[in-house]
Amino acid sequence: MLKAENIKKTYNAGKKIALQDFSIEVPTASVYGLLGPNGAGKTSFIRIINQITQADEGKVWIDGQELNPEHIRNIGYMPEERGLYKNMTVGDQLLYFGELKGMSRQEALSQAKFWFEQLNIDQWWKKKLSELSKGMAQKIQFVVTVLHRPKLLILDEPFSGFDPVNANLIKDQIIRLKNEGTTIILSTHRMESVEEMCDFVALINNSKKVLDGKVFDVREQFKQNVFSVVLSDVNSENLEELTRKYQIENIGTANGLFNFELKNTENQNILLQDLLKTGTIRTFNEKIPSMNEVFINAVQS
Ligand SMILES: Nc1ncnc2c1ncn2[C@@H]1O[C@H](COP(=O)(O)OP(=O)(O)OP(=O)(O)O)[C@@H](O)[C@H]1O
Repeated sequence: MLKAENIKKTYNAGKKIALQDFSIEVPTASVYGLLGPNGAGKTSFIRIINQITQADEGKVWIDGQELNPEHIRNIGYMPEERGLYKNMTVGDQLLYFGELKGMSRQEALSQAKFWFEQLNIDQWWKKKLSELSKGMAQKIQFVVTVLHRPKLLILDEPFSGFDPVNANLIKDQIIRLKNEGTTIILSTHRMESVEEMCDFVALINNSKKVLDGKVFDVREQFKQNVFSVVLSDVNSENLEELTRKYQIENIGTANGLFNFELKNTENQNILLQDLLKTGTIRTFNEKIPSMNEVFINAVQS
């Protein structure tokens, strides 16, 4: 749905490079995580898509068409710095932003009504923004972003400020929108949200893409041949031998079970034979690194 090719973005007359040689492809109806440490270049890219700023080099296409002002109507952008009017009522605000995105008043009203029901906020229509808490205002910002039914939704830290119940409510709505065909770019530092929601990710570090792909494939790439094992009926002599042969860590015992992590240096069948000699295998799993571990690894290497 969105394709970016060889994007370069600099500031300060070319002295500060924010993005270089940055290319990604975001499939239709997917959640695409844009990850990277502070200052990596994520917001610069998002601002290019939103046409708030321009790339120095490279191109962006949406549905095969080079990015142009017409696309703005089909994009919903929720920036990290939320931008609502404090003294306007929630209702007026929604109608105003809806009309800005080209909706008729009637359309904006009916969409707003739909979202107010979805998010259980029916009673807020006449409240001023200044009367709402941070999380409540955040819900309104979300409705403003999705009101015009954008085909491309760009969410920058959408869960900050939400309690866990409301975070889940918004998460469910994002997934529902994806299932209905919306393409979503999610920029976040919360790796557990990435694991739960993203189909694909790209990780930017120091202005360059350092990895991208399906979340599971990316996690697989970083696995280190570490297995998590639980044994019972352990033979202590053979356990000593196992300890000599393999690097074993995080050992624990409980209820007659012996659990540990083991770095495999053999092929898997030999490892299994060695474990069978040591005890009864209760569980045996290869450890797939979390996105948090992938992030730290990729950024520090
Ligand atoms: N308007 C600007 N003028 C000069 N430098 C800028 C400007 N905007 C961003 N930068 C610089 O470009 C780099 C990338 O910034 P960007 O905001 O894209 O990072 P980010 O990945 O979104 O970071 P964060 O996770 O902290 O939001 C940073 O070094 C930043 O200081």
